[in-house]
Amino acid sequence: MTTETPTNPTLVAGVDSSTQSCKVVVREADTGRLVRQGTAKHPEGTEVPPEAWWEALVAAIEAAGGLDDVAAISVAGQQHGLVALDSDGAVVRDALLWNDTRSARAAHDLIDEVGAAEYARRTGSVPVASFTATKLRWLRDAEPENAARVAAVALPHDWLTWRLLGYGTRASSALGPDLEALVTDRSDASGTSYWSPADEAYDLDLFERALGRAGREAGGADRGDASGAAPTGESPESVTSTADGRVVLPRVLQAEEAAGTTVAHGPVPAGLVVGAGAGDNAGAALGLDATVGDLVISIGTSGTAFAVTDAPVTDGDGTVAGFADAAGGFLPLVATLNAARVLASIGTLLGVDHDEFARLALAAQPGSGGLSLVPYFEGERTPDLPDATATLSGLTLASTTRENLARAAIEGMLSALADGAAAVRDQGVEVRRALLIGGAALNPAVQAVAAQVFDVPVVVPSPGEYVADGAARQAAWALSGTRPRWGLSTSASFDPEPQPAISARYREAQALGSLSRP
Ligand SMILES: Nc1ncnc2c1ncn2[C@@H]1O[C@H](COP(=O)(O)OP(=O)(O)O)[C@@H](O)[C@H]1O
Ligand SMILES: O=C(CO)[C@@H](O)[C@H](O)COP(=O)(O)O
Repeated sequence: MTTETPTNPTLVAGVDSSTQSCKVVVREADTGRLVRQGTAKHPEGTEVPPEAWWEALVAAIEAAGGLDDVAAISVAGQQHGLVALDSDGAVVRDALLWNDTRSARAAHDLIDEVGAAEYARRTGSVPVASFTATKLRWLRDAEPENAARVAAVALPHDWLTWRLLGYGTRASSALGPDLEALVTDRSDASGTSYWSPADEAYDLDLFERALGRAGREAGGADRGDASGAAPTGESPESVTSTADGRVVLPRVLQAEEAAGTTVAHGPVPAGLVVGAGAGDNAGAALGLDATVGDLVISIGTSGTAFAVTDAPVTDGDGTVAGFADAAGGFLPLVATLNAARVLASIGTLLGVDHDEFARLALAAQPGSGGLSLVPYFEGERTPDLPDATATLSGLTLASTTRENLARAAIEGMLSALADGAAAVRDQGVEVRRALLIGGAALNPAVQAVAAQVFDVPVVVPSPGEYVADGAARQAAWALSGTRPRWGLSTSASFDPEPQPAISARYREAQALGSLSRP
């Protein structure tokens, strides 16, 4: 018997609106077959006008051949960023991204007031400058006029989901500024520091402590106005949702719940089912079909080490963030601020492309001849050193070669992630293999060194956009009510080849760097 591909298979789209770019994949809902894809760049910087994400999404949709034949879409996106909206649905100021460290002081203030252990107990995590609550506190203290205008607070993926549905500013959208239609999902909500993964509920006391204004969940029974919330394809009268003065927080959807259906606007056709969306790391876990025993190492703008678990994880020390995942479980995660861009920066210094960078690094010996790079180019989040700078040590006439420098960059970046992986394990999380994803995972030298710093087999999934794929899986799930199981193909795997010299040198270099910090 032969199996024939249906002539008009149902298609779903997934979006990864990440720090550096927007990626769109279109896949068959039943099989997961990749049909087409597109990407567009995001602006540089840690403070970005959200409209730039919308423009990149439109460009990436067009590059992916449009959505006219697509039945459902979901957006996964960079976590934590603060998108503050006024009562007209316009952004109050440019969004502050997860890697903007200006709220480091605010994070310490909040911890002093609430207590680290109490934050971990109530939200699963101890806030650092990345988390949304600290950006709200910074806004309250540094820009009180802007803080007073805030009518709703969304995350990057929430805002894009809302715009896809047709909401937004009067000038540019179909439905007007209905803040009650804002939705998020449990994975991204868990990165705010005012939502509890264990209780599946906002902690409104912590929200109010951060912004100095009371909040409430959108569309709830106690909303401040009287209009309906779900989009129907018809344009309702605009509502501002601020009748009671409380700040609207997106309604938190479960993984398989739909946010609504679209009205026609721009490249978006009418009647497209829009899924809940997710934080990008939770999206990747879904895209990989990660299960208990998998440790995902993602090397994009951020470096992350995370696992999926059935029970919430709470690390009172704050090293591991106890996030929720996008499939009803949990996602203990460690994030670093310095990952793929460390390699890009050293590659630029050496005047080489990715391929030549890999060739240089592979020509050096483990331990980089004694050269060590502690890569805190943008400060660091784990460990919590927002003002730190990078340290290059072990320079001698013999060790100072292009090969050693390329390898030291990879060893330093991966050593920081190996520390993160160890912290996840210290929470009792079982790890049987590491799955290497993200832009820099394509690099053969990164893959080879990964086998020397992680003490479990390293598996490299086939090159792909796993965050966008997770969003596409979620869209298919929202459409059919069943979680798709599309499988995972891999392109390489490495047995562990421990090289203790790498971590020993890294420790020494970290200690040297801390001596030079005030
Ligand atoms: N072969 C490679 N070697 C090293 N870095 C790479 C390679 N290919 C892409 N990158 C880097 O990966 C990054 C983009 O990865 P990605 O996972 O898309 O990041 P993000 O999701 O944060 O936008 C860029 O910084 C780029 O320089
Ligand atoms: O802050 C975190 C995780 O807590 C980052 O992982 C961001 O979600 C950004 O992701 P990338 O753009 O690097 O994929």
